[in-house]
Amino acid sequence: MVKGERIHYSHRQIPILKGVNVDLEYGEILAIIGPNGAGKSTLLNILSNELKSEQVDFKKLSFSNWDTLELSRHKAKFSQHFATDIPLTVEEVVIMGRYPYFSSEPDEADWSAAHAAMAEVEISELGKRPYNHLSGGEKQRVHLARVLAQLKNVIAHKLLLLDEPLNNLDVKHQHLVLDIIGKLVKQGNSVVLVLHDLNLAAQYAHKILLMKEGKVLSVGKPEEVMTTEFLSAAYGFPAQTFLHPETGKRLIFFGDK
Ligand SMILES: Nc1ncnc2c1ncn2[C@@H]1O[C@H](COP(=O)(O)OP(=O)(O)OP(=O)(O)O)[C@@H](O)[C@H]1O
Repeated sequence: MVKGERIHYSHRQIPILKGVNVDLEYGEILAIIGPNGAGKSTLLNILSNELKSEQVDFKKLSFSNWDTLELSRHKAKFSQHFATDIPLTVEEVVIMGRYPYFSSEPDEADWSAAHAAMAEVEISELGKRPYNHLSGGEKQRVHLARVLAQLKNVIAHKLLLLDEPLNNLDVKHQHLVLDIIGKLVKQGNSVVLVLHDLNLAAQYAHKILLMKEGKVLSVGKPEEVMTTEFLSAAYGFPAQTFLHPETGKRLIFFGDK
């Protein structure tokens, strides 16, 4: 679905990404992890075409060959840098996700997509409330509903990119969002997300890409990447890994005590 080969990116001649390879299949969740400043958000911006790179293909076509409107029906991105002050109601913010589908007014299908997305992230009852009155976690779910509404269409193999989507969310809503992602990929869509919570990454992602200083330190299945050696080296802090007694998935603990 998305293939990037030897992605390089510099800002004012300072290299940020130094030859990163990414290969995302249909129906796959890829979690990008790594310490602060490793280049995770920059890589996500390149994979979403917010930063331009000729080294990335989306569905076997360079982004520059895609029609912009068509592309916005195939992929959507959630970013942490959403506006905290928007003088609109919650449902008016969510309906923005339908801009690729209507020119003047949203129709019934647009509203039904928006309302379905709001129900998924459990904000239906907030629909008429002013967005500005919501808590941080509620605002975050409004924007998640907006990007989910954007991808409600009959196109096969859509791509959802999420930059730290679980920040501000309580445990239940973190798992709610990860379950929504799980359902999306079961339908053949793909998800790339930047996560700081390594245990959630190990629990839900099919593939992990561990970054350090603009390079890929390791990529593969959680059990291949989330080893004591790789994690300690990436984060510069002693890591211990265990296996969940029932699921066999990795559990990660930092510290040497
Ligand atoms: N627009 C920019 N101008 C200057 N430097 C930038 C810019 N964007 C990114 N960088 C630098 O590139 C490096 C990688 O940044 P990036 O945001 O991709 O890291 P990250 O892994 O997502 O970090 P974090 O976990 O802290 O969010 C950092 O050193 C950052 O300062």
